[in-house]
Amino acid sequence: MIAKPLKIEAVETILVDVPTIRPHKLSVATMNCQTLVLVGIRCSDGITGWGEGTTIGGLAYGEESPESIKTNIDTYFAPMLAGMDPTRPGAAMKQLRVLFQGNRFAKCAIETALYDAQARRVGVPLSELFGGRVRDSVDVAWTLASGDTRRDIDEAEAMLEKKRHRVFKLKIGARAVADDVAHVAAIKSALGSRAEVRVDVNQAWSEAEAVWAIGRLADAGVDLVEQPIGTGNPRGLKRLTALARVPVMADEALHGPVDAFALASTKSADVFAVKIAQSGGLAGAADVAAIALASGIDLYGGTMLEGAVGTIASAQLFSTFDELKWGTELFGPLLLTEEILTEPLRYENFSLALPAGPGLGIELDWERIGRLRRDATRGASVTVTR
Ligand SMILES: O=C(O)C[C@H]1C=CC(=O)O1
Ligand SMILES: [Mn+2]
Repeated sequence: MIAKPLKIEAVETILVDVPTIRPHKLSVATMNCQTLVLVGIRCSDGITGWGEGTTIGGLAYGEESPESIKTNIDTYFAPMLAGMDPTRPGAAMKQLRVLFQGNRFAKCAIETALYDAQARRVGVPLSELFGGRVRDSVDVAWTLASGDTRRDIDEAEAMLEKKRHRVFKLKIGARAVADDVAHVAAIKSALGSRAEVRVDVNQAWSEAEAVWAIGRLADAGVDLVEQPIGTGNPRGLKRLTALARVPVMADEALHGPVDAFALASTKSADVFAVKIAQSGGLAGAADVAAIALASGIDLYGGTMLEGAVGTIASAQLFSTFDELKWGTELFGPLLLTEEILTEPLRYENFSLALPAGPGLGIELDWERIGRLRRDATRGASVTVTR
């Protein structure tokens, strides 16, 4: 008997609004809530794969918003995908890239769902479709971003005590440069050698401000400076990388393999923050990592503060990287007040454990998602597939 070819039957998108445990202050926005865009792809063999497209502060961080991710998937991606072969994620993604410009976060959500479904189908963890794991857990940094020095120190002490995090990324760039430097120096001095302190400026400084501040941050014992200046000044990033006594990490400057090649070939960063959403998906992020490792650039596993789905998808891929010198910041679910999995992700001993089950290795809690989904009070416009 000839096996019946499989088809994609439906694509579903759900906006899920989850409050944060405290205001999360970045130079571009203060988050009190995170909106997860969950994307399910139901296939004709009864398997549904899940992905996530999540950004920060609505339209404040990048050129996609939760609403644009949902609308563009519903309007353009879903009709194109219907009827396609779900066992060939690469072919489906190639078609999406040919027909639709940009929308890296939306494409990442679709690709994750396709790989989750395919990995479940063949009965292996998603990481096995990307070469297999070289580690069963990834180190996880925490971001201190309350906006208050004393509160940040207390938060870091609590994390150290619980053995949850020992690497802290400080969000700066919203205040005067000298005030930010004083804030960072005070936190590093309080934590001493018990913790690593890094900063993320989210593009806020001019090149001249960065030259001044990075010197002082180096004196204060900071280990890493992330995206100090805007993406409109790529030569400035290269100059800062050559000048600085602290490694410089590219984040917003890195939108997939083409940017990775440009940054690597000009040695414009010491470290890449690899993000599956910014890379347009898992395969793009794997290419970014390969370019970095071939160029002597270190890797850091970045986040867009995704919930559990995007976080574990990222961890599945990062677990396959040959080297992951700077660890990850896959703490997104811990910043949220509500759990959306039947079994929470396992954070212990300063790291996140990779699940052993097939696909992403998680199960969504539909009772909780039912309460949090944005359309819950207005009547569902889409059908949930479990
Ligand atoms: O890195 C960013 O710019 C985004 C994100 C990652 C951690 C965090 O607190 O914000
Ligand atoms: Mn960043």
